[in-house]
Amino acid sequence: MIPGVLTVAGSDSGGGAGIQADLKTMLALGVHGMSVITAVTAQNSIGVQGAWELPVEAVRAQYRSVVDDIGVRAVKTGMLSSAELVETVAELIAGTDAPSVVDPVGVSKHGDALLAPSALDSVRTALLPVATVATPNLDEVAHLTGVRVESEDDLRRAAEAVLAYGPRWVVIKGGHLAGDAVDLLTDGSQEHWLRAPRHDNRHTHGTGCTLASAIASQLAKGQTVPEAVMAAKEYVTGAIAAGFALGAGIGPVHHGWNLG
Ligand SMILES: Nc1ncnc2c1ncn2[C@@H]1O[C@H](COP(=O)(O)OP(=O)(O)O)[C@@H](O)[C@H]1O
Ligand SMILES: Cc1ncc(COP(=O)(O)O)c(N)n1
Repeated sequence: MIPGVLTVAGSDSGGGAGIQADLKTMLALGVHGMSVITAVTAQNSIGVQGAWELPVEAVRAQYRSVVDDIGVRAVKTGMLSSAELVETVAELIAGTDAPSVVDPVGVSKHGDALLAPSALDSVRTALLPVATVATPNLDEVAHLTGVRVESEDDLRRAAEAVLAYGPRWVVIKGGHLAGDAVDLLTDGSQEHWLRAPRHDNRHTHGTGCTLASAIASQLAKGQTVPEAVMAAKEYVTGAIAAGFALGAGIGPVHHGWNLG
């Protein structure tokens, strides 16, 4: 049976990040992707030109339609836009018997806001506590915990600060540091350092969405969290290496790089 995976995220009209990146990743990793759209963005390689949230009832209804009939083996969250949506999604996840991967999306690669500043507290107190795996990047770590990561040595302190909010595991993504692309996965007792060569490639639109969806896909196939994160890191590294120019700005990673 092909396992079902649900993404709860925003739509990226340019197809590089958000729901579109998530569903492409799921196809490439052999699971059945399903979606709950939280917001629609007018977005391309240059920036986010507009964003519109969906009503809470629309998010709730999409989630119930999928989970109650089809069922899910893993859930991934991305852009949640507002405090109200963050709290709604946290409550829905808490009532679902499946692992969850929470990517606490704050801003796009172009620097455009995808989460209201007033929603940060709900991410800390409602969403992170129900996450099986949280995957913040360094900007998100700074906003959520106040810890500023300037080198690999700071990653452990950042992980501890995020774990204090209650996710079972955290992946601190060091993608924005110089040097190798190093991420730290830990549950507070085990540590796994994920190191990949940095690809000198500006086409990194959607890397975070892709990593989180890949983790959810591998969990749905029955892997443990460390196995899933290692496989996901390999997949995103390949996708970045094959990233390509599209539009005048930051192009997308290549989600189908592993399909031949
Ligand atoms: N230039 C790069 N070369 C190789 N891996 C990268 C590069 N940039 C980011 N990564 C990796 O991509 C994944 C997503 O990280 P990041 O880009 O920091 O996330 P986000 O999209 O949330 O900002 C991480 O595993 C990170 O190490
Ligand atoms: C709808 C949506 N969700 C998430 C991201 C973050 O992706 P990135 O950090 O790679 O721009 C995005 N740009 N758009």
